Amino acid sequence: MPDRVSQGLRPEHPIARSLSQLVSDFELEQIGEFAPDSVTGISLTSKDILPGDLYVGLPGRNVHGASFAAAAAQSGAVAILTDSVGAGLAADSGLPVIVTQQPREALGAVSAWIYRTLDDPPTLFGVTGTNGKTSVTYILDAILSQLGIVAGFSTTAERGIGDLRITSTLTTPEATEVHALLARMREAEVRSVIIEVSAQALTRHRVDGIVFDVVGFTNLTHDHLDDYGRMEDYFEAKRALFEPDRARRGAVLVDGEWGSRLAEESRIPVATISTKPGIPADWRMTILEETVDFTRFTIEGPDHRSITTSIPILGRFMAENAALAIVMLVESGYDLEAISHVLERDGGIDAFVPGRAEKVSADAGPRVYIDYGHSPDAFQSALEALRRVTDGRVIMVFGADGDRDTTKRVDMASIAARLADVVVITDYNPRFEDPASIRSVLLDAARSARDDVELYEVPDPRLAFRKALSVAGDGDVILHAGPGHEDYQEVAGEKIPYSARDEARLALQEYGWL
Ligand SMILES: CC(=O)N[C@H]1[C@@H](OP(=O)(O)OP(=O)(O)OC[C@H]2O[C@@H](n3ccc(=O)[nH]c3=O)[C@H](O)[C@@H]2O)O[C@H](CO)[C@@H](O)[C@@H]1O[C@H](C)C(=O)N[C@@H](C)C(=O)N[C@H](CCC(=O)O)C(=O)O
Ligand SMILES: Nc1ncnc2c1ncn2[C@@H]1O[C@H](COP(=O)(O)OP(=O)(O)OP(=O)(O)O)[C@@H](O)[C@H]1O
Repeated sequence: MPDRVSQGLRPEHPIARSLSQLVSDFELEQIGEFAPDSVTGISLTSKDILPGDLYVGLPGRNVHGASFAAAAAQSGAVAILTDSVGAGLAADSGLPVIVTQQPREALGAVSAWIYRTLDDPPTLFGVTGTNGKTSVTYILDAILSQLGIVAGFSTTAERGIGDLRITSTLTTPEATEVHALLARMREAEVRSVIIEVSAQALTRHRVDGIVFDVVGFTNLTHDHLDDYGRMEDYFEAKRALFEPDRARRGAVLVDGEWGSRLAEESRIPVATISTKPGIPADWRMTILEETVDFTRFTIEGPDHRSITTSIPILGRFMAENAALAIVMLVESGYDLEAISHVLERDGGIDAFVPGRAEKVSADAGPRVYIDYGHSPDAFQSALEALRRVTDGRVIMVFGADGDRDTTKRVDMASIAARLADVVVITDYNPRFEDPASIRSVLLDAARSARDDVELYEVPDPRLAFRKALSVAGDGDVILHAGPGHEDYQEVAGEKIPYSARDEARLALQEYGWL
């Protein structure tokens, strides 16, 4: 069982650097004297300050971070880095102020400087795309471990170093945390690091100061249009990862139009992968066998070099993710033969991806999967995969995120109604929205997509899952989409403890199926 820690991962033995040197190297403005003239860490959240930190006061959507300068000083901050508005707000805090007009833009380089993460960096992998980032990251981590490499990673679910795990809040941490994590990984002698990179991370400078050795792209489908407005802008945000200042080489799944465009427009060399006949690519992935327990596939690349292996997770989309991971490893310099050898030795890829098509049932009763799918494409991939390996009925339980891209709800519900036999609509993370109105949009869309769909509305997800169980029998399958690995439900600003995985197990026990 991995060790767990509750706080952000920071270097345990930070090496102090001089604040005056920082000001001079970055040509910044200094107000007040540094006492001491040293810094050991950096944070942009006053609540996370450790003694010796530089506190970064960023202007936010709700508040200017510099308003918390006095609190940061009390926690042991040695100075504040902020803009000119922040300098005014921090004037009475007692902290010396370092001024830059664009503190967010400076964050990556300054964090890298403080933690010295540009000195002798590990092999860095970055993964982006709408769906599959977390899965590819865990698969890369698994294969690296099979190759005998201790890797570190950062995903929506967890940050990890060897057996150490910390639960994530953001998909991609802020630059201050990314560089602290890299510094901590260096202490653990990690030589390969995989970072899941969201579009928001690129737009908000969270991975600045990093040049990835290899970046991978899974797909681009409808999501996050609340942030980006149009698919074109969402694509542009992701494309930024495939620029020479951010990455050296890339691997791109080109089955979809956005992947093909990315490969064409990328200004770094990219290896392309396709799973569909007729689409030209450097690597071709073919599914050999799809079962409830594993997917077996082969990928063939340049010079007819190939690898045949399997992943112990249902769904051809997981084999696509695995193909991308393997090509990323090859692009980083690993020999395909060496990868093939360890995978053959171990009987396939030894990956567990928490909350992604995760089976929680045993042999008796319906098969139950907990999944993090919360977009139309994710719903479609998971439902199609289940249909291919199920003789019985497919029952789906899901809700939609509140305060997030509302335009995807109708498509999500339509796909569920068309591809599942029974649909149970419930609450996911309503946040500050009225949960009943979210459900009502989903119910209407499901009915319009298929008027004879067996449809239920059960607000409480615990009861919704039990409703699904009550109509399920042997040979049927239940997909609970949305919560995946999460252990809370977000309602009106509160995070209420709720684990779909634990609840499903409890309910299966009540029914005598576990
Ligand atoms: C829209 C957005 O990206 N918001 C991020 C932003 O918040 P904000 O600008 O609203 O911050 P604010 O509340 O006004 O506070 C301003 C500053 O004061 C600081 N502060 C605030 C209060 C306090 O007591 N002390 C303190 O120091 C804050 O840390 C912040 O630096 O800065 C915060 C601090 O880093 C982030 O936590 C927050 O991410 C929020 C939680 C978020 O949900 N972001 C989403 C959109 C996101 O980034 N998602 C992507 C993609 C996920 C996916 O693929 O599905 C991700 O990478 O996670
Ligand atoms: N290659 C893929 N194509 C389509 N759907 C996928 C793919 N991989 C995973 N999915 C679906 O998307 C869901 C999310 O997968 P995963 O967490 O790996 O993606 P992600 O890009 O990290 O998303 P997030 O940033 O929201 O965590 C899965 O639970 C599954 O339903």
